[in-house]
Amino acid sequence: MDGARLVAEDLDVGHAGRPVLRQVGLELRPGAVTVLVGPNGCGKSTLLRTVAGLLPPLAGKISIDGAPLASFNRRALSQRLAFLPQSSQAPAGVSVRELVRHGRYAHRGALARHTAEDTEAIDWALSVTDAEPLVDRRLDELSGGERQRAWLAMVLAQRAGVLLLDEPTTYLDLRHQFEVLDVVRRLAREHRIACGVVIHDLMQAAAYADDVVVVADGGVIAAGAADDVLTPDVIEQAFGLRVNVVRDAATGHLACFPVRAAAGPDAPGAVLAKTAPTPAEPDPAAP
Ligand SMILES: Nc1ncnc2c1ncn2[C@@H]1O[C@H](COP(=O)(O)OP(=O)(O)OP(=O)(O)O)[C@@H](O)[C@H]1O
Repeated sequence: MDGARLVAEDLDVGHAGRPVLRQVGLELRPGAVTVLVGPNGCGKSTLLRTVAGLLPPLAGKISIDGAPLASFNRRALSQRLAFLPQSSQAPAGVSVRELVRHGRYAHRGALARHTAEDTEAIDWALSVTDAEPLVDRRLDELSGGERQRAWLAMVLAQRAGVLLLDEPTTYLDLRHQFEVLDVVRRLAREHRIACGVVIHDLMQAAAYADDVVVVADGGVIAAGAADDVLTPDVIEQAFGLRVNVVRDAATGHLACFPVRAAAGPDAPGAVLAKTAPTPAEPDPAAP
């Protein structure tokens, strides 16, 4: 498995000719985790689907290791790039084993005999996603989190140099959220894969990203290291919410919290004041 570099330049993306994002520059580096963050509906999925070759760009260039995306046929592209969308559908009755085997079709085609390399890739994908106990279960009888891990195993079995994941932690409990993000980081570090991941949780983004890309207002409004990008001003511009950004003393990671409202309950940052009232002063007379 060799990492690849995906570059998008001057990219306009959108639907039915109507742009959602304009003039996007994006680089997914081999060995790095790039996290895309931004408010609902800002265009993160549209961007990911476009660089995955599933939506035609409205303008601009996309390349993998210098070769234009358009020069790859579907099979050649899926050997280089694996994409896990926000929600995926599989035929009824498909087992997890069958689903994960699909990840190898990029290399062998649907009818070719499986090789030892295929078996090794499938076993590895099931193992790193903690999906081995699920192999004989039907996908449609799994919980949301179990199903998500099975889909993740399928795209990992593809063993592509670019991995695009659209909200891969959705449905997962806390432990599996961090395990999936650990896997993503390990794929980048150990296998030099270029990982592009959409995450809503800014703290997870800060903890796992080598590069953070903030999408808002019809474009990329900031990109770079989390420390430089996840500032109160950028977060307020993107999400319309004033936050304090602090560094967790134990982990060194960034965390952000809404600023308490000074100007009434409808002001940005009022959420915390509404949901977490100041604790009452302790009663010195209480036992
Ligand atoms: N198939 C489609 N046809 C037309 N418009 C679409 C289509 N899919 C998405 N859109 C629109 O494009 C815009 C961007 O949507 P997109 O799904 O890319 O946002 P997002 O940042 O991924 O959102 P979320 O965080 O809610 O998943 C939205 O206004 C959405 O309504």
